[in-house]
Amino acid sequence: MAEARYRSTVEEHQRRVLALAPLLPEDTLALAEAAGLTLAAGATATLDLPPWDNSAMDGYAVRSADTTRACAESPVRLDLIAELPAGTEADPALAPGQAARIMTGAPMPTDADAVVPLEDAVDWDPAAPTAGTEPPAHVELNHPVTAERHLRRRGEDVRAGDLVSPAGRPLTPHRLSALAAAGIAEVRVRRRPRVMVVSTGSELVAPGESVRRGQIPDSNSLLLASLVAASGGQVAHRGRVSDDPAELQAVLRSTQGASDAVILTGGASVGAHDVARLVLAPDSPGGTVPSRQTSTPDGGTPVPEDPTVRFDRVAVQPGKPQGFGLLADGRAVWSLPGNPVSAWVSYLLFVEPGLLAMQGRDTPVAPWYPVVTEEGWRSPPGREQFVPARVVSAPGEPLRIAQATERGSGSHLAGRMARATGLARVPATTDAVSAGNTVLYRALEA
Ligand SMILES: Nc1nc2c(c(=O)[nH]1)N[C@H]1C(S)=C(S)[C@@H](COP(=O)(O)OP(=O)(O)OC[C@H]3O[C@@H](n4cnc5c(N)ncnc54)[C@H](O)[C@@H]3O)O[C@H]1N2
Ligand code: MOO
Repeated sequence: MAEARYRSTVEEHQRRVLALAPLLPEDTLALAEAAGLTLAAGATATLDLPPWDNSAMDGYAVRSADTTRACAESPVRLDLIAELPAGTEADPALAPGQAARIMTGAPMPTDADAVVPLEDAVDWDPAAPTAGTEPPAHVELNHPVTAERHLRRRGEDVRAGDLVSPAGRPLTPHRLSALAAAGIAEVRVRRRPRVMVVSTGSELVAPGESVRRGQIPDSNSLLLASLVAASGGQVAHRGRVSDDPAELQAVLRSTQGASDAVILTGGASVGAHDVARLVLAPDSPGGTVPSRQTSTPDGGTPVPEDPTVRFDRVAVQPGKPQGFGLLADGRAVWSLPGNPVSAWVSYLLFVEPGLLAMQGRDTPVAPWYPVVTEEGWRSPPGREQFVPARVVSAPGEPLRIAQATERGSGSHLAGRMARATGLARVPATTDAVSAGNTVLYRALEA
């Protein structure tokens, strides 16, 4: 539970987001169209995999019993009666003393029970090409091969009817490929969330435009739109509005029906022109702590979450002022602080889990892993701290990190953010990190 001056801890705020995030409708899509989406139903194999017994090596399909006596002094000579490239349907009968030349992935003759790699034959010449050659008439072996050697049995990977992936998993490249291999053509998935991203602030101009005193480039909308795409969302609108509430109201209205979620930055704090708060929750008290009401008086069943947009102080640095809830039209809306590092951290902590939950993702909250820090820094007691960090260990070494910005979380350090490879996470109970301490880390690039 958060200290009295904050409404919630990171975890509590995440829970509210997860509880309210509206689940998106399902679709049936061809595999190739489903990349990056989340399975809405388990995907079941339609084929045994491998679909038939086949060779794991380019070599010779043999009857292992024929090779039992093979030795250097007395090699065994087998007659090669067939050539079996991958794709062949042939299943040549092999009498004792007969074998077939076979390539990796070709179906095993029913009569063979082992494969001898090409390189293990007595006359193997590493300098001579195999590609394009006719099979020789015979092969000589000078050692025995055991049954099942270099053989891949039908169904040893997956059986028809097996669950290849349960609902809730994302269709990453390796998972899509597994489904394709198991004969699956179509999948049930959740639709991509259509997300609108709006930066608020009268000081903002387009990146690259000249800035007069008081103005800055709008970097947050690009940050958030890129993050939305990485979370499987589709950016339905990206723009910026001034601190005039009418402008934000108009853009919210115009995207109704064409978006499932809205992400705003700026104007989330207690300032006089904090437009997001003025438009979304005009009655929300300015940075005060509303009374907590998350369970019944007897401490039993939690009361349903209040879906209206609420502005809360979360015990986190950066990212303390957070607006979140559902608009009257049902869209989820996040109002993130305008400081660029705050917006980045806020997205990763609170928006990403929500957008993933809307897609039915089984693990919407990203994992963090322990790493050792190379240096110390101060951390605010009572708030969890997130610090842009960079890996300083060499590849192959246990991970060690340092601050990317040398000023802790420095929420305004929009330029130095470029030095980060990830974020470090320090518990609320810590007021200082020392060199050699273990902190948590989330890698955001290699
Ligand atoms: N009296 C108080 N003041 C502030 C508090 C507080 O509790 N009491 N909290 C501070 C914290 S913490 C944060 S974080 C910020 C959040 O403020 P807002 O969400 O209202 O954001 P703005 O005031 O609009 O902007 C903050 C900062 O970020 C720059 N910014 C805004 N949008 C963008 C953008 N799209 N691209 C790049 N940079 C942007 C803006 O120019 C400001 O410098 O409030 C503190 N104040
Ligand atoms: O919470 Mo603010 O986001 O520290 O900079």
